[in-house]
Amino acid sequence: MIKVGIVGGTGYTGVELLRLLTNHPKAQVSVITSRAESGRAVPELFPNLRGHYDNLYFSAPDNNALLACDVIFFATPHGVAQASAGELLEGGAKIIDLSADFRIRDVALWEKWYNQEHGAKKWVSEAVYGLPEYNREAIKNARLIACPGCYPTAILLGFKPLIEQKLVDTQHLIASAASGASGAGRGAKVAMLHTELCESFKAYGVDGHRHLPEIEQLLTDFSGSKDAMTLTFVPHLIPMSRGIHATLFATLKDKSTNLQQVFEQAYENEPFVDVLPAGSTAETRTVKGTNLCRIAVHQPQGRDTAVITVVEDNLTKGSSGQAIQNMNIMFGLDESCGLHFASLLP
Ligand SMILES: NC(=O)C1=CN([C@@H]2O[C@H](COP(=O)(O)OP(=O)(O)OC[C@H]3O[C@@H](n4cnc5c(N)ncnc54)[C@H](OP(=O)(O)O)[C@@H]3O)[C@@H](O)[C@H]2O)C=CC1
Ligand SMILES: CC(=O)N[C@@H](CCC(=O)OP(=O)(O)O)C(=O)O
Repeated sequence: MIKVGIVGGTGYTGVELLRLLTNHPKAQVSVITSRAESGRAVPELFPNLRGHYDNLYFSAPDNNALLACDVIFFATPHGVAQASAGELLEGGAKIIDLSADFRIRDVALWEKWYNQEHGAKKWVSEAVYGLPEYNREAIKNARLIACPGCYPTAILLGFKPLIEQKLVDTQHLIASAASGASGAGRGAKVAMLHTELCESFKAYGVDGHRHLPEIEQLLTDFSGSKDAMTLTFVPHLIPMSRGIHATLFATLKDKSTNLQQVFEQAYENEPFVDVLPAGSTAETRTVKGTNLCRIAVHQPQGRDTAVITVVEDNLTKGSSGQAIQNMNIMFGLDESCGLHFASLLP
């Protein structure tokens, strides 16, 4: 059994790790941290987990206890993993960080977007960006995984075949994406109150969202070119609990390209990317609670704009499910181990 430690067990991604791991035959949670809820049993806070973790108690983060685990997930706000990653890695740990701490290779760029000094500069180059559909080989031998952000996962998987196969104009990429409220975490915020959210829909971060440099870094990697890609990224907040819907626009170099075939071939062996049949609609409810990213390919009126719609659950393929997918790859397990879930309907 893989002994799992989770730092930040009371947040939405931490609790989602707990939920998903109830279904994992080869991993067991042995340490789960919370500073605020230390000493309390997991089901006391999360009754949905009664019967699964009745003897598991939250404890304050302690590197010695974490070092006794085979893998440590950081499900914490950015800045936290940085503070202890060095000591843990030097102690032989394998770390899967769900936060943004190690996603951006250019430390100065990270510091600009996150408005703080990076706390573990020397470990940034060690980190492997944990998008299995792009980095599977590197993930196998990694000891520090930077799990992709929720918006980046959907947007990158939607653009990847178009960029890698050089099918589109890479200077005018556009992504309009909407996230459910759990994307903002479990901490109380006025903007996330039901009364503020419900029956309303808004864009935010239009002038600059911290996921932009992360997405552009990977789009540039996909292109195999040194010329930086530019993306217009507009995130939105939508009144639902879970889910991301991204609509991507790109101008085709050749409008006779068979886009449906391009996507089907690109993802034919991917366990967690489902290219829908031509003419389908990608709906968030079809991926709720699953580790799937579903993609619908469109080319309206056969003109030169590709419109790709992508859905995922921000708490599974967008974070905790993808983190477990990374763990499976790191430990030589079947990548899908413990990650087969049908979506919740309605
Ligand atoms: N929510 C989402 O959809 C996604 C989130 N992410 C990223 O994953 C990370 C976790 O997100 P989410 O679960 O939403 O966050 P939450 O705000 O819901 O939870 C944060 C957790 O971290 C703990 N924590 C906070 N500060 C510290 C600290 N200084 N040291 C140790 N533990 C701390 C909290 O517990 P306590 O304070 O009691 O210790 C809590 O358990 C974030 O970096 C987020 O950006 C990535 C993709 C999607
Ligand atoms: C709805 C909402 O607020 N979403 C968050 C992004 C989700 C996230 O957690 O992003 P990281 O993994 O990079 O931290 C936001 O826009 O900041």
